[in-house]
Amino acid sequence: MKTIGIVDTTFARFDMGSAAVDEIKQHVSARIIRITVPGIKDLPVASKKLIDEQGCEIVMALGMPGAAQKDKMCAHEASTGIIQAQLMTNTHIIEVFVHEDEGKDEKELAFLMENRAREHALNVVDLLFKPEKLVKQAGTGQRQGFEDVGSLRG
Ligand SMILES: Cc1nc2c(=O)[nH]c(=O)nc-2n(C[C@H](O)[C@H](O)[C@H](O)CO)c1C
Repeated sequence: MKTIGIVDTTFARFDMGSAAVDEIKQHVSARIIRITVPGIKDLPVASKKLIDEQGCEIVMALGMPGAAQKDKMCAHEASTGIIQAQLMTNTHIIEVFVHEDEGKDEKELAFLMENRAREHALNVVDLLFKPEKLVKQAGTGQRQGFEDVGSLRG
């Protein structure tokens, strides 16, 4: 059975990890290992440990960068770490960040956090089980959370 890692944060204002786990379970049978860390800068090592020590074949790293400038800096550092962890392990770590200022209000932010987590969970399922499905979607303007924008070729 394939193993999927889920890492999320306590800093986030919506339980993105549960949304991702629920979505995966609705589509495939896989072993899911979930951990939660304080904030986004803790995601890279947590993801790497899931791969190196727990045998995860793909990981979702979910978090919410805050709206302040220091949070945006923190998000950039976390992203860099996540990319480094992917290269060190030769394994996909799908970064699922929703910036707190992406939603115009709390309702839209919660909607976005849930939907982006769920839609990226489907990407993870496809990457692991049916990568040819993503090839069919190449260039189609997919977006996770808000509406897809579509292909320039209609
Ligand atoms: C400034 C800051 N901003 C965020 C953020 O926007 N989102 C988030 O999830 N975590 C933030 N953190 C916490 C760090 O990511 C981390 O948890 C601590 O520095 C402990 O390693 C910090 C320190």
